[in-house]
Amino acid sequence: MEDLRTVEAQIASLVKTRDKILAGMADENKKLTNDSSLAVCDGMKNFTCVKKLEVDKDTVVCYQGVPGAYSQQAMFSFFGKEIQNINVPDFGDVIEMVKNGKADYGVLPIENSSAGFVNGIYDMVGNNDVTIVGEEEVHVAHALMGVPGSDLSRIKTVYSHTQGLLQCTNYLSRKPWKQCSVANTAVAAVKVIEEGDKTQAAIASELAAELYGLQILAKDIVNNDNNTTRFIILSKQKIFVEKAENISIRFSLPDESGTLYNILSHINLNGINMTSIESRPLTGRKWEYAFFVTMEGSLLDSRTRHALQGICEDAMDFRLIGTY
Ligand SMILES: O=C(O)C(=O)C[C@]1(C(=O)O)C=C[C@@H](O)C=C1
Repeated sequence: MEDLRTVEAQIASLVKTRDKILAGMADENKKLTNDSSLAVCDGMKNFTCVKKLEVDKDTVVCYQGVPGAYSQQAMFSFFGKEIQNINVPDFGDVIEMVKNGKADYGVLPIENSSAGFVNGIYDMVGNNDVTIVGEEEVHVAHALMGVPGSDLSRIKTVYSHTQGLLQCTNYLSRKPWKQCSVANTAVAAVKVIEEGDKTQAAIASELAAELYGLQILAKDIVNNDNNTTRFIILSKQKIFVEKAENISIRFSLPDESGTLYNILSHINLNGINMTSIESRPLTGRKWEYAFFVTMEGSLLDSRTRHALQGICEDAMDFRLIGTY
């Protein structure tokens, strides 16, 4: 019994020592990321580690579209239903509201599990001084809706966001309807109810149908049952939460053999998992591209910083666009 107690005491003391060392390492790492002289390049300077994002009763969040939009759902899931919010017509307006301080955070859709990246979002985020500080996934189960009293046989035109139409191609390919893309799925729902035309339908959420008094004509019309859209949370502050485990970067490369291979080897050789890559044409530079890469990792981890340092040194226009 005595022996057991001694062993337990020794274990407790070892655990204490281990925790002390780990805490020391974390502090050291925090200093490294906040010390701009040690930031590996300009594109990584001045990021500050925070325990959690600052959110209180005065916090304002901006999303694109109108109530009933999936962006609004993403906002509520991330910040809670009580959050003060404003909505704007275009994705670019969300960035402007964050940049000019009218909103503390912005919410934008970035990628859908079946239709791919949302066109133009990476360009906007990459070219503006905003930082990705969080992300939220929303399960997207679209419905087809029309004005009360309409039915499927009457429909001639269907409205939705381009992504909404792309996510329902299997269903739509069997219908001879004209497809029109509008700014947002919920905007499509508003258009249909306001115009009161029984030949029009919208593809949007069931929540939007309920909100605007539309009649559901068909449920769950998406190509894949697990259709999910990933939304990003933007801030104009260069911050990241301590627990962040994803890193998004932007860089460009000269049109030379092996350059992308070389860059990606920094990720591979440091044992880091890359989760997505998107290339976008560089305006004014024919056949040259900006790359947006997301990988698992933390700025507080030296292997991740090592990989980023390699990429910084070998690529052009490097920018850390967020860690979340
Ligand atoms: O937020 C909305 O409702 C939108 O219309 C935007 C958007 C998108 O751009 O991906 C959001 C989620 C769905 O994937 C479909 C459309």
